Amino acid sequence: MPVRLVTAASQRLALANTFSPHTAEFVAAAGSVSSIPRLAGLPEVVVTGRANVGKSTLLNAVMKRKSLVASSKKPGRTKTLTFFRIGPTPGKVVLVDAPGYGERGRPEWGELFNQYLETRAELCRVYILLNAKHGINEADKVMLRHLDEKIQSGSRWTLQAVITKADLVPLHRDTTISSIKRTIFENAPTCLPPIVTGSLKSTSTSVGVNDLRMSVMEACALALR
Ligand SMILES: Nc1nc2c(ncn2[C@@H]2O[C@H](COP(=O)(O)OP(=O)(O)OP(=O)(O)O)[C@@H](O)[C@H]2O)c(=O)[nH]1
Ligand SMILES: [Mg+2]
Repeated sequence: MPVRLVTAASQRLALANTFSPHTAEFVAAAGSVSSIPRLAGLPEVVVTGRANVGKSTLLNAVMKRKSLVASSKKPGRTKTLTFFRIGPTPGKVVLVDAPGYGERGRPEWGELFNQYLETRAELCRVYILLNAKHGINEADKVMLRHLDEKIQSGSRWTLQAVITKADLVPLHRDTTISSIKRTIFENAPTCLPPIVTGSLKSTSTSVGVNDLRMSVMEACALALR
């Protein structure tokens, strides 16, 4: 069989194995740095973004689970760093949900997130989620610049943006997304190309979730193990 086909088939298998709903499990919720779990050095990724941007919903979609991660219509639902382990041994990966920042965030959540970024040796990538409908506000710009500065000064992890709720901007979708991308790169030139997601309430209509799964595999260097 040609090498390209073998590669594509192994990638599909690795994706299906890693993101199986049967292996996804809740590990711990940490409200302080001292309660962050030690997870034997498993590669880890974290989501951040304004409250209500869709962080928890996206993690459920990525793990092919409906409600493993608690989500809500009301902003401020996630109040801890919440750790989930996915995939079969030895290819396990850790996904981390985080409280939101901005108007509906709390200073102590911001401090916890920052301390986590500074200390977590296993962290491979930070995903910053930005709402397609609401666009990028000052709090987002501050966070983008903050993360970019950390990368420029030598962080262990990389940064990628995820534009969420693209289904809510059906008109002018392309111009809206192009404008958000421009603002992302103006504030965080080190940011990897944004992934666009939307319609996550239904698996049959959702977009961008597989792109995020592939990105997690690549970030954790699991692509073709
Ligand atoms: N239309 C649409 N709604 C979405 C999408 N993703 C999430 N939502 C909705 O957005 C709301 C907030 O989702 P959450 O996942 O709880 O958001 P969060 O960022 O985790 O919020 P906090 O934990 O409060 O910071 C929920 O009502 C979700 O159903 C999407 O792709 N499209
Ligand atoms: Mg949440």
